[in-house]
Amino acid sequence: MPLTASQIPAKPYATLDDVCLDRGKRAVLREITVSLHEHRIGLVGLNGAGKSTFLRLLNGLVRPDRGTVAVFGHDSVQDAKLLPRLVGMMFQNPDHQIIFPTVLEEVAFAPRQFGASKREAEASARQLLRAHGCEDWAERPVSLLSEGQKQLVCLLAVVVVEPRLLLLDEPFANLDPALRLHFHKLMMQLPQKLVLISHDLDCLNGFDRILWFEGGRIVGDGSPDEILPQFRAHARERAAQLSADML
Ligand SMILES: Nc1ncnc2c1ncn2[C@@H]1O[C@H](COP(=O)(O)OP(=O)(O)OP(=O)(O)O)[C@@H](O)[C@H]1O
Repeated sequence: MPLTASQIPAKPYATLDDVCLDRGKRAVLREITVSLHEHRIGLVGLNGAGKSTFLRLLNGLVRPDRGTVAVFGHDSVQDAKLLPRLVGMMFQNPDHQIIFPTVLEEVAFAPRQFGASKREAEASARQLLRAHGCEDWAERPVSLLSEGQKQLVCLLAVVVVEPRLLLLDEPFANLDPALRLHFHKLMMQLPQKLVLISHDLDCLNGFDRILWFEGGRIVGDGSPDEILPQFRAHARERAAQLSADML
């Protein structure tokens, strides 16, 4: 029987083929073969499972030791220079991302990098800040913002140039309940493809696919309904083990 339109898988925006990556003697990622085509993909796994490293492969920040990574058809090593225009990344720690003293300068940086005049870049930045109810942050020193506010600035500094793929490393950490809800709503509305790491599993409701990492491998791959209960059970088991070890 022919497939209906909704059954035909979309073209993948990222394809990893037999990717392995070591750091020193440690195997950080092992034999990862996966294609990503869903709108919103969540990455889960216990600490040190390899999630952030996987995300960094997708924007060419780290190179595989073996295998290949293609993003929008571009090899992440050969065509690394093309990726910053296509892929935006928000880091786990805002202090690893923010480089300018004021909010306006930070949000206007990427448009400037991609050829906008100072005036155009600042206009785009102000417009985005206004759209998120933080226009009055523009002239503020970033160092005086709270951690959650810094996270929002980091997200806006990435979104402002409308990359086709967004990589977000724990964007919900440090957010108060109001900002968390705002972020979640925003995630669900963004037109970009999204690959997001979160330890807050409730924030992954409504996502199209979950990849569960364990020891540098993908050990679960499916819908949130399928994977999250399994991962929660695994986390509970691990917690019980840790508690037992303390006795
Ligand atoms: N540059 C590096 N040098 C040495 N080891 C590294 C390096 N980068 C990552 N690792 C190791 O690789 C493993 C996977 O790290 P990664 O940050 O990808 O895990 P993660 O799943 O994102 O963890 P977390 O949930 O704690 O952020 C960890 O054991 C980490 O110590």
